[in-house]
Amino acid sequence: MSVNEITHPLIRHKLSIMRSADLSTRSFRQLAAEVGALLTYEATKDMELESYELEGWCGPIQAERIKGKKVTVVPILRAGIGMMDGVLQLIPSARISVVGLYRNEETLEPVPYFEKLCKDIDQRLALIVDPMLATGGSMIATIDMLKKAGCKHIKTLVLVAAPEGIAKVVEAHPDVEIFTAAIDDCLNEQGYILPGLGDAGDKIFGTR
Ligand SMILES: O=P(O)(O)OC[C@H]1O[C@H](OP(=O)(O)OP(=O)(O)O)[C@H](O)[C@@H]1O
Ligand SMILES: O=c1cc[nH]c(=O)[nH]1
Ligand SMILES: [Mg+2]
Repeated sequence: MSVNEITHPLIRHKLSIMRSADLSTRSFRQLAAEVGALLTYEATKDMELESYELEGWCGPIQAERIKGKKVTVVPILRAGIGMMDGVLQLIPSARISVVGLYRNEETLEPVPYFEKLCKDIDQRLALIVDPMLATGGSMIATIDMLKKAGCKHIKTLVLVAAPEGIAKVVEAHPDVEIFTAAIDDCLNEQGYILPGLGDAGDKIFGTR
């Protein structure tokens, strides 16, 4: 299944608070990171393990560790930064690959302005983080970028997704798994998700 709506009670509770119109920047930012961590927990549950021998308190034991080159977190600027700390709480050694894109307010097309990917991205699982998957344009452009750089294993973590955007991403990149805290109703005429969160970038950076 490439689309996963994670309906854990903690996520539902936290995301509901985030929908409140008068929430402070500080609380919104903290909750974005917390839900980011919970989505990371879900999205990494199929990671492969390998066993190795460890010197325990009572002698050698068989222990386990994550196999292979591991993870790069890919925040989409700006708003993706708000979820990044949550991912890093669970995977502190992850490399960070930053992609900068903004949505043209009239055309709703993504405009790329920054790309700095980690070196060995072809050997890593990429976890793209962005609070909002609206028309899907920004996510598709980011996945295109990562694949062009050789990335083969990509998952996306979003707080809220619109059905229209999900359909576009699945059509363009059926191999990419989407993890979202909520699939909302639709987009409005300005391309904002309803009921959604409003402008997530402005809320995280306090630029409302
Ligand atoms: O699915 P889409 O229609 O492409 O829209 C979603 C994008 O829009 C928002 O970013 P925005 O362009 O507002 O930039 P910001 O994060 O710098 O505020 C959001 O964080 C996504 O990146
Ligand atoms: O609802 C939306 C859509 C795009 N970007 C946002 O920040 N919110
Ligand atoms: Mg914004």
